[in-house]
Amino acid sequence: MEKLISSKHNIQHVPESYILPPETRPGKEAILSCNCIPVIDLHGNIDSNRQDLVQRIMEAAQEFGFFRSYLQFIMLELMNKTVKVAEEFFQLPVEDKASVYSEDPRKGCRLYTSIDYDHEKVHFWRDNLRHHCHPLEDHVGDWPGNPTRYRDVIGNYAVRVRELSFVLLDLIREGLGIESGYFEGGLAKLQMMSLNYYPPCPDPALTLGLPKHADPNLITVLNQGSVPGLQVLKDENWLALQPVPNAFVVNIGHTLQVISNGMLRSAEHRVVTNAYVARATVTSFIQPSNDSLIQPANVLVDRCSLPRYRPFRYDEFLRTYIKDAQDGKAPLKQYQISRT
Ligand SMILES: O=C(O)CCC(=O)C(=O)O
Ligand SMILES: [Fe+2]
Repeated sequence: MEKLISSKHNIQHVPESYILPPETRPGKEAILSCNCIPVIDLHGNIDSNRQDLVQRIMEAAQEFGFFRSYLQFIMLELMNKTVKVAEEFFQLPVEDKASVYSEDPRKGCRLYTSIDYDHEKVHFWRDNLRHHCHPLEDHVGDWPGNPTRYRDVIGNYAVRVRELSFVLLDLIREGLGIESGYFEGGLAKLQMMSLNYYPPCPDPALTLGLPKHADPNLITVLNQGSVPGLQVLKDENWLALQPVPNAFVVNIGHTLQVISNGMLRSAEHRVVTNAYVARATVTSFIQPSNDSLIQPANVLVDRCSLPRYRPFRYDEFLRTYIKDAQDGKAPLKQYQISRT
C-alpha cells in the first residue's frame, strides 16, 4: 500500500525511481493542442445518417486511430459522476482501500500503482483500479464497497459505455465490410473498467503518468474528465487531446488493427502529469476472451489483399505485449507477415 502514489503526501521532489531517462521524458517543450481529432456525434437517430457516420469514423480510425464521440446529453451527468466517484475512491484513507489492493496481476479486481512496480526500471506517476464488469452481476460483488455509491454509479456507467462501444463497433464493422455478428462471440466478450489517478507531480517534465503505448484490446472508450493530460502521437509529433465535456475519447486497439488487416490504426498515446491538480480518468476496454483467435477478417483478406498478420490467441498476445512494452519493442511486429 505504501507504494501507491496517492499514499505519498507533500512530495516536494520527484523521487529518483520516477525520473525517466532523457529520451523518454516529456520535457518542458510546449505541446500543440489537437483540434483536428474528428468528433462523431451520435445524438438522435443513428440510422438516418448512418452512411455519413460510417465514413467519418473510418476516416478517423485510419488517419488517427482516435476520435471523440458524443452521446445523448443524459450521459454528461453520468460521465461527471463517474469521474467524481473515481476521485473519491482514490482519495479515501489508505485503510479503506486496503481490501482491493493487490500485487497479483491475475486478480479480477485490483488496486495497484504504476504498471509493473516490482519489475519496471522506472515507475509511472499513476495509481490504477481495474476490474471486469460484464456481465455485471458476475463481478459487481468484487468491486469496492466504498464510496458507498461506487457499485451503483460505475455499474450504470459500465452498461451505458458498453452500449456505446457496440454501436461504434457495428459502424466500424460495416465500414470494413465485415459480416454482421462478427463481434458477437468471443472477440468482444469482456469489458474491463480501468480507473486512473494521477496526483499532482512536483516536476511534470521528468515523469509520465503512462508511457507511450497503444492499447492491446479491441476498442477503448475513455472518459478523461476535465483535466488535460492525454497526448496522441501523430506523424512523430505529440498532440494534446483537450477534454471536451460530454465527449468520450475513443481509440482503436491492436486487436482491431489486426482484424482490419492493418486498415485501421491503433495509435500510440501517453499521459503527462501536471503540478497543480489531480487527474482522474475512467477507461472502458472491450476485449476478447483469452482463448479467442485473433486474425485478419476473412472478407478483407479474400477481397483485396494477403493477410498482414498471422493468427494468434489473445492470451498469447497479452504475454508478449507486456514483455515487448518493457523491452521497448512494437507489440505487433512479431505477428506481422513480412513479404520480401
Ligand atoms: O488516462 C488517460 O488519459 C489515458 C489512459 C490510457 O491510455 C489507458 O488506460 O490505456
Ligand atoms: Fe491507453
